[in-house]
Amino acid sequence: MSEADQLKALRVRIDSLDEKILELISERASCAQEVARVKMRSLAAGETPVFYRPEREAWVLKHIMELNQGPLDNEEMARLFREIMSSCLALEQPLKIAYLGPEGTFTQAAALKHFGHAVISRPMAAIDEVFREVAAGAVNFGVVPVENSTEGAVNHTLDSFLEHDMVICGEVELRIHHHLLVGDTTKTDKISRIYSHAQSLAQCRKWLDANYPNVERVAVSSNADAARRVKSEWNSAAIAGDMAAELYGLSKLAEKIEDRPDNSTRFLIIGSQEVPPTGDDKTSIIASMRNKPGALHELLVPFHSNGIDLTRIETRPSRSGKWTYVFFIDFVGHHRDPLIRDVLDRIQQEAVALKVLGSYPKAVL
Ligand SMILES: O=C(O)C(=O)C[C@]1(C(=O)O)C=C[C@@H](O)C=C1
Repeated sequence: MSEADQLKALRVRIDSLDEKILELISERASCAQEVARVKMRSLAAGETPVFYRPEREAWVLKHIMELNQGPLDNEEMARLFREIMSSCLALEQPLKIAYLGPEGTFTQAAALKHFGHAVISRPMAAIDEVFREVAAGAVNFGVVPVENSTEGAVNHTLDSFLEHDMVICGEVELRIHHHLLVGDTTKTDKISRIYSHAQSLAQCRKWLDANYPNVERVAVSSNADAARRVKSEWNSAAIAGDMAAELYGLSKLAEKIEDRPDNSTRFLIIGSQEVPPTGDDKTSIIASMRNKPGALHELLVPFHSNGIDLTRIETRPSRSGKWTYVFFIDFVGHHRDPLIRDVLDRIQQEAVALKVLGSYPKAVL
């Protein structure tokens, strides 16, 4: 068979497969609509329906990854199903998501990775504004960065949890690749200023020291803001990611310039919805202890004696007294698990205050 004939035959097969996929996706979408009707019908008086079910979504994605036999890899396949589910949910209820903006930030990329593209996403100017927008009920969920593998905690986010009553409903992890971006009019041999967010400048410190040691580094409110500035300045460059490069039509003078190749940021999904256990969950708590020797030890012992895996511990000034601290702790398990309930009860007896911020499925994608 000639190459043209082979291609023709393969494309006929692809067309027929696409028709089947179309039919199946439409059938799935109709099922989701029916799910919405069932949820509406079974409401008690005064109850609002819960359309978004993170625990179910985590299960669906994991199930797909378990079944997948290639040639597409698990992540790619789950990403496709992520988008199908996002569109199905939008038929039930289009979710409104606030994120740390402006458009083109890594937080927006994290929001889309977690919820898919069929959501209404609203950029906010500051982390605290994301919290306030969620608290006011103007959006269903918010997305905020909480820690970076190179630079550590995002303190604005931790401090916002002390001020707002918020439930953590999920987490997303994003590999962060930074590029040195320039515009069409940039004179690349005359760059005298590099804009980026302070965290991104820090994540590329060694690369900048080696390649642009004498160029001024200017910290701005976000990488997207950095990219926007560069558009109109012939002597400056920005450090930002792919989304910002695309949004502002910038090109990459150097790619993947982060000092650590595994540079990742973890984001949290905040809202008001409690998420039931999936069997593979994490819990986040804030505990404040009496200001006495051994307080941290007392806080950690119940975890150790019950073999509970701590994934993170962070300390912040408590704001209620000088030299008093609160501990942000993440661990494996759900606060409804009997073992975890036991640990929390023991901590409660020793702590001045204990707040469970939420239990949520471990990031799948
Ligand atoms: O199972 C549900 O509760 C659904 O609403 C269906 C569905 C899906 O498309 O699979 C859609 C949205 C939810 O977040 C979870 C799953």
